Amino acid sequence: MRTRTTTPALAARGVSKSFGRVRALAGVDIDIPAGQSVAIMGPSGSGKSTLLHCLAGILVPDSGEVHLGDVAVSGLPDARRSRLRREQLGFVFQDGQLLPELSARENVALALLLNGSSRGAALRTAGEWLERLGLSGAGDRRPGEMSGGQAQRVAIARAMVHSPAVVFADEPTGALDQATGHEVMQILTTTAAMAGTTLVVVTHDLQVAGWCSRLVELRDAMVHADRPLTGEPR
Ligand SMILES: Nc1ncnc2c1ncn2[C@@H]1O[C@H](COP(=O)(O)OP(=O)(O)OP(=O)(O)O)[C@@H](O)[C@H]1O
Repeated sequence: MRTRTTTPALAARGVSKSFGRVRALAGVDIDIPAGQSVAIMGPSGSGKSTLLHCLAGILVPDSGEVHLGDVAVSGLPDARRSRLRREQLGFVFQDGQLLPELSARENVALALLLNGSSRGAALRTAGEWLERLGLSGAGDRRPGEMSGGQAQRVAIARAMVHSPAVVFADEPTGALDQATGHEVMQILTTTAAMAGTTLVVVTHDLQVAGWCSRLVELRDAMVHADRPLTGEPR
């Protein structure tokens, strides 16, 4: 695994985004140093998902800029943003979003295949990641044959396997019981920390946020509070 020394990994500068007459983000500024884990919280509708999508280059802000390292992501054409997402970003969603017809190993390998790896090398590296995340015996199983916690560990392996600069996790524990959710957050935060990967987690749960080292609270489309956390769950 590689360690990064350059900063900042990710920055939003004056990011605003509206959907029709709804102002989802109204001038958000965030600077995230490389390797930091940040939880984004806030009431429903406060703009968390919109911010995550703008930071990840899925949505383009109406005004303001998003920078990934020294690249102004928000100014790139669609195809360049897609490529940047594929090569430099990883995603973990609430329900895993693994492909049901592929094995765990194939699901993880896909991220490497899409970036040009050979099938053999991709499957080998995928197997190593599954082993690292305690799933060495589950590589041939399909997502439907695994528990929710196991499937999220596969999703974490898939998000990390191509050594992305940033991993975005949108309610990664939302479909899990509390104990499994904690286990998944522990794995996600320690794996990201070991790889030097920046982590952005959207959550409704303060205990989940407690695994991160910083908490950004949104309210009414703006940053309401921004404070360090200990990086240990409460
Ligand atoms: N594609 C869209 N079309 C129209 N309105 C949207 C769209 N996406 C988000 N919104 C609106 O923008 C505001 C912010 O939504 P967003 O999903 O970012 O909030 P959130 O904090 O993630 O909410 P939740 O916690 O409920 O997921 C809300 O009023 C929402 O209804």
